[in-house]
Formats: sequence, structure tokens, C-alpha cells
Amino acid sequence: MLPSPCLPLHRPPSFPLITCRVSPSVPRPSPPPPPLPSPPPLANLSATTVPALTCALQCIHFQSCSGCTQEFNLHRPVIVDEAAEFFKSLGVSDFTFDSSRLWGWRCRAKLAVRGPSNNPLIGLYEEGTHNVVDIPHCKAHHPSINLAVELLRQGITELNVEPYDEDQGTGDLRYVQMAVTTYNTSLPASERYINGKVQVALVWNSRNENSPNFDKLNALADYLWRNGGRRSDVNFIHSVWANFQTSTNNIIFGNRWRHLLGDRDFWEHLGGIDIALAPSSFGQANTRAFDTLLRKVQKYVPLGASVADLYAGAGVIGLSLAAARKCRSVKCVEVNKESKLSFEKTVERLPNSVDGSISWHHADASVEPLSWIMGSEVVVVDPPRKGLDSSLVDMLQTLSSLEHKAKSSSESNSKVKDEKRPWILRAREASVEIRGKAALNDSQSLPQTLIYISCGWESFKKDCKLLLSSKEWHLEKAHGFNFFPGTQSIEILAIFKRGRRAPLKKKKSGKKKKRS
Ligand SMILES: C[S@@+](CC[C@H](N)C(=O)[O-])C[C@H]1O[C@@H](n2cnc3c(N)ncnc32)[C@H](O)[C@@H]1O
Repeated sequence: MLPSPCLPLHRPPSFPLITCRVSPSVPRPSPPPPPLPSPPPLANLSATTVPALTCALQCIHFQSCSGCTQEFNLHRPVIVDEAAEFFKSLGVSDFTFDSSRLWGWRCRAKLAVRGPSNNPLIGLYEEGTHNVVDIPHCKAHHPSINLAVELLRQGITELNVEPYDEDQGTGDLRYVQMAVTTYNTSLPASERYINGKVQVALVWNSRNENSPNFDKLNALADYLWRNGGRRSDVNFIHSVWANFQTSTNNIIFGNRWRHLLGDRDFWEHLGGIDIALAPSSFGQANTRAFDTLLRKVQKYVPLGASVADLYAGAGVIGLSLAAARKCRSVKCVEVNKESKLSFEKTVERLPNSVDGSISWHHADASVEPLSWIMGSEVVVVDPPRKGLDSSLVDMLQTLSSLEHKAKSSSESNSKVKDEKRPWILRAREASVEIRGKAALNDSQSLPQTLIYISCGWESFKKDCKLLLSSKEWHLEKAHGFNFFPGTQSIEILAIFKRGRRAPLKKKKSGKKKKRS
């Protein structure tokens, strides 16, 4: 039998929750945070009164690790002022910025594993290099991720697992993805976050389960499960998965996944619904801040609307809208086929009141983008950091003139027999169509609202200017969210409406006209 881990693994005390503005949906950890100066109100974007040190990162890895770039004023990334100015110049002067947890916010981390087995390095690359910096005390990680990293480190050493050597292409363990679920209904809501459990995905340097080093992978998974799983004292490992990757490029995951131990299903409660997320599907790193954003998005979608959710991942945004806004139809479009299963599981748990037409399509949103948004009143886009594909921007810029073309294109799409385009046929094969009581929306109408969610500020600015320059859209509202405290990045939620902005009504002077 293998010895138990040499270091005792205890759950560390929770980080204090300090925020610029605590969203009401964010559960407070227990015990309550120490008394600290109250943060400035959200909408006030003028100079902050919170001492910089109160919201300082205070992380011993700050100098060496590339993960964080802002050490002080975590509640207010430097980019917020620029964003407020940018939106003001476009006629939106009530930009808001919402902050939540400043430490322990990262619920999803992909870490490289390098170095010797008796002293493994588990962390991020040093800026501009492929040298891995060990970050056992990372302040951004959810505390359970740091615990799981520590346990993994012990397992690697005790079992003599060889970390990957990039130069030689040798070694076994290349990366690890750690994702935390904070959804445990057996605990009081206030204790769920801090007691989050980790889904560990080990990226193994072999083709599949038949490779000679598979026994070692199983031994490492057993070690994690025995010392951190359900029957251990600490119980912070949710499950262990394997991903097989032998390529020499920089892509972290290979195509083959295998569930090894623990619960197969991983649930989170976001935007008012239960969400399933497989390790192969995209998941937001800051789940609490994402929940705040989802609830804000709901406010901009009319009840009963039809929605196209492009760059949808497992359909979290679309499905939360389907439930909260009783959407007539929701169409999700995503290029990663691995997200389909998570979407299907989430749909199974949707409340019975959701009876609109719901579908998920494995397709590239940049190919024939018009076909995806036709018939929807609201289109949601949540692209990767590089922003929208140019074909999508082009289409959104010329929407009115495309109206006629849209009609004929939709007519030809509906003739399944005549369809020759392979990408459309493939998308149909891989799509999931769940028809509720409500009929599918076959209308030819085009969206009046565009909801743009962005994690890439520079690309957002570019896309935003292009959309506005066409006069096809105007900007109605803009919000920022502190998704990545300690970095220069924020998440943007921008609401565009078709056509020109209505001119501001002139204020009445208040003086009564004299009767003649
Ligand atoms: C920032 S993530 C957002 C995912 C989802 N909205 C969520 O919040 O969970 C961007 C997603 O776009 C997908 N994607 C990237 N390029 C795409 C394309 N051309 N067409 C469709 N999906 C794409 C990625 O696979 C990824 O899942």
C-alpha cells in the first residue's frame, strides 16, 4: 500500500471577500470576513477611496508568475477608466463596473507540469518563455485548486511519475486542468463556495489507454482519489479524468478523453439553472462573476424572445435565458463538438416551465452567419479573446441590405433534399434539437438587439467601432465585470440596438407659456 501524503492537506481559511460592489447573488464564505473599509459604490467611477493595500494581491509569486499583472487595487483594474471613457465617447455615460471576489476567484486553471519527478513544477509559463513557474500559493486560485495541486505534486513524487519534457518529447504528465464545482446542495449556501471540489483532468503523453504508461496514469488517479476523494478525510476531489495528447504543438488537449474516478457529471448553478460541464467543454474561470453577468444579461432580453447564442460553448448563456425569459426559441452555435453532451445534460435539468424550441449546433458561426441569426430577435455573441470573425462583423454591418438575401437563403436552407453545402449538412447531423410545446420560429425577421460579451478589450473596441460605423447599430448600454482580478482584463457586456439612437427629448423649460 502506498504511504499517505507526506504533507497534511487541510482546507485553508477562506479569503476575505472584499468587493467594489458585492452582487447580492454572491454567497459570503464562512466565517465572515474581517472588518475592512467599505468599498466605493459601483456606479461611481471617480477616484477610489479604498486604500490600495486593502485590495492588494499580496502573492509571493507575483514577480515570477505571468498570471497576474496588477498588484494593487484589485477591485479596480486599470482598464476600467479607459473603458468608461471609451463608452462615454460613444454616448453611453452610465457604464457600470461590478466587482466580486478578489482572491480565490479562479475556479478553472490549466497548469503545465514540468521538471523532475522528485521536484515537479506545476504552474504557468514565465512571461515569454516555456519555463514553468511553480505557484503553490497562488492567490487567484480557488483554495481547493491549490490543495489539489499539492496532492498531485506528492503523487508525482511518490509514484515517480515523469513530467513532460518539451525538448525531448518524453515524460508522462504534460498538463493538468483543475475545475471547481461549488454546487453542493447538502451544504448551506454560505459554505458551498469555500468547500468547492475539484475535477482533475490529467493530460497524458500517450495516444490512448493501450499505451504502456497507462498503468502509471491509473496509479496516479488512484492516489488522488484515495487521498482527496469521497472517502478521504479532506474530500475535495470531485473526479479524475484523463486526456490523451501526443502532439508536439502548443495545444493543451488531445481529442481523446476518459473518465477514470469519481462523479462523471459535474454541475454548477449559474444564471438560475443547473449547468453540466464536461472537462472538454469551455467553462468560465470566474464562475461567481459569470453568474452576476448572466443575471444582468437576462434584463436585456424580452420575455418570450427568440435568441441566437453564437460562440455558445455548452449553451450556458442561451439556456439560462431560455429559463429566465421563457424564450420562444434558443439556438446555440458552437464549433467544439465536445460541448454537445454538456448541453444535453443541462437541458435535461431545465425546469418544466421551459417549453420553447431549444437547439445546439456543432458549426462554425463564421460560415453563413446569417443563417444562424435569422428568425431571432436577440443575438448573443461571446467570442474568444480575438473577437468576432470578420464574416460575422460584415454580416452585422449590412443587416438591412441582407434582409432580402436572408429570405432566399433561408428558403434554400429549408429544402433539405437540395442542400449540398457540406458544412450545413454536418451542422445538421451534429445538432441537438429539443422541441418544446412552442413551435420553431421560422420567421424571416432579423435581430433588433445584439448582446456582445467580450473578454478581449482590444478586439471588442475594434468590433464595436466597426459595428457603429455602419450606422446599422447604436450602443445602448455597457457594463464591465471584474472577471480576472490581478490582471489588466475585464469582461464587457455591451448592448447594441438596431438603427439610430433616438434623439434625446428636450427638457421642458418649466416656464408656463403666457396665455395670449
Ligand atoms: C469565450 S467562450 C464562450 C462560451 C460560452 N458562451 C460560455 O460562456 O460558456 C468562446 C467559445 O466560442 C467557441 N468558438 C470559437 N470560434 C468559434 C466559431 N467560429 N464558431 C462557433 N464557436 C466558436 C469556442 O470553442 C468557445 O467555446
